[in-house]
Amino acid sequence: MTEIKLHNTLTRRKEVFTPLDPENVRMYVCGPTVYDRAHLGNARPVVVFDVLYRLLRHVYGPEHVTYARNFTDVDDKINARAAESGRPIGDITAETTQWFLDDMSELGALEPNHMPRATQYIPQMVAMIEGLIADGHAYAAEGHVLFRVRSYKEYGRLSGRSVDDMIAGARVEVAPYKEDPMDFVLWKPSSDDLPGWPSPWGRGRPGWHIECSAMSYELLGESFDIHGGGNDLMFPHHENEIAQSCCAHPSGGFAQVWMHNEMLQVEGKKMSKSLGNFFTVRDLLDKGIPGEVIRFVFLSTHYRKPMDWTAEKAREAEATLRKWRALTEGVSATDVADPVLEALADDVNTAGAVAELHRLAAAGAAGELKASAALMGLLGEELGDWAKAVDLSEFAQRIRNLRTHAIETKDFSELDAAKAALQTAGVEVRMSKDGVELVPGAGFDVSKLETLK
Ligand SMILES: Nc1ncnc2c1ncn2[C@@H]1O[C@H](COP(=O)(O)OP(=O)(O)OP(=O)(O)O)[C@@H](O)[C@H]1O
Ligand SMILES: [Zn+2]
Repeated sequence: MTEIKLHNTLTRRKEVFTPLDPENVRMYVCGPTVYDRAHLGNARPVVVFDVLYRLLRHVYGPEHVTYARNFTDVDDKINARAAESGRPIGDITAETTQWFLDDMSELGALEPNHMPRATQYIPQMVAMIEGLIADGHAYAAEGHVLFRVRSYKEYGRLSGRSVDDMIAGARVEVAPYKEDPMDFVLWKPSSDDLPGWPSPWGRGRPGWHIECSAMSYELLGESFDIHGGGNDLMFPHHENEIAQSCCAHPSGGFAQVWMHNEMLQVEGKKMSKSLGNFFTVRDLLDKGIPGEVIRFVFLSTHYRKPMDWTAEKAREAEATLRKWRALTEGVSATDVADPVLEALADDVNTAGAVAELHRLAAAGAAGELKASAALMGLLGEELGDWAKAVDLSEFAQRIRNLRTHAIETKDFSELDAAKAALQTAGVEVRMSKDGVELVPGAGFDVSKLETLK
């Protein structure tokens, strides 16, 4: 069996991956808060962990891997969006969730086995919070419940910081009902105009961190293999998840391996909604950049390195994919090439794997190229429509020239023949006094067009 090595944030080392149960390898990744279109940065963890999911399925068998990624559909940012837009919260979260699924599917990401919505796990969160209070790890005060950070000795291990350093560095909220400024919210009261659920502490709503602890426990158990997300979530979100889960289930080990992707940046800064320096995945797709090209650009950089999106990278990716698609057209996939598998098994080194794909293409090993690319979610049928669409500008120019010539000579035969040939290839020719427009129709056939060149 292929040996997989993964960089574990907890130990800061690359380690041989040994699943707790090879019959059921389990991974949890923090998903989006649903109130807006996903920006390109949000897509990076989706693509990165999609490749890891595919690798695990390849090595352990598709039915032996369980992948859960949540939707945070209760959050103050969502409430604020509803208030400013005058729309019901449920409409906003349902619409945004569907946008996310559509956009990520265009990037060739497989759907995780479980996609829990936080609002569907409120009773489980309440139960977990009750357990934490009973064991002295949390306390209720003024309708809030807070986690007592000093009650968990290992707090700070993931990010490698002491509690005192964290207090100094973080913008922790000081509140009269907190025993210690580091303590974080598990539950908070809701006024009548905000979403709320009944609880032993009154009508309220959960804090963000408890969601992932409760949902991963319900779906994957008290110990599972991999927990992932962007490195912006390491503190406080993941640190808090660990504290809650390990205190609620002391016999479990929670996540064995913690993996964090680096940020997609814009001029050296994290792309983020709060900085306003973002563009959405949908913006790029609408500009005609195929999802497969976006995916390829992501995979060309290792997940633990920061990266920028540039138009030049997109152009190169598109040219490469067009070449590889032509090379593998109609070819049956053989086995995944060993060097590609080895690169992916080496801490998901997608950049190394892409270099190996280039080598396979150069050697004309089309069957291996197709199989190896498929392991990375590339060159599949489902993403391929864009590559069949061809650039018709050359033909449009030819028609324009022929028309000028025909008007001068009063001989329309060449123009008519060229139009007829395009129509046979399924291209509609629209001519007006302003110009010429070529539109591929339902019967569009690229191979017929090739013969016209
Ligand atoms: N620029 C980025 N590069 C890579 N991953 C990112 C980036 N920004 C957010 N993420 C990741 O996207 C996922 C969804 O995060 P979340 O919904 O909290 O983002 P967000 O609140 O919309 O982001 P932000 O406000 O930071 O722009 C998380 O795993 C997070 O780490
Ligand atoms: Zn989370």
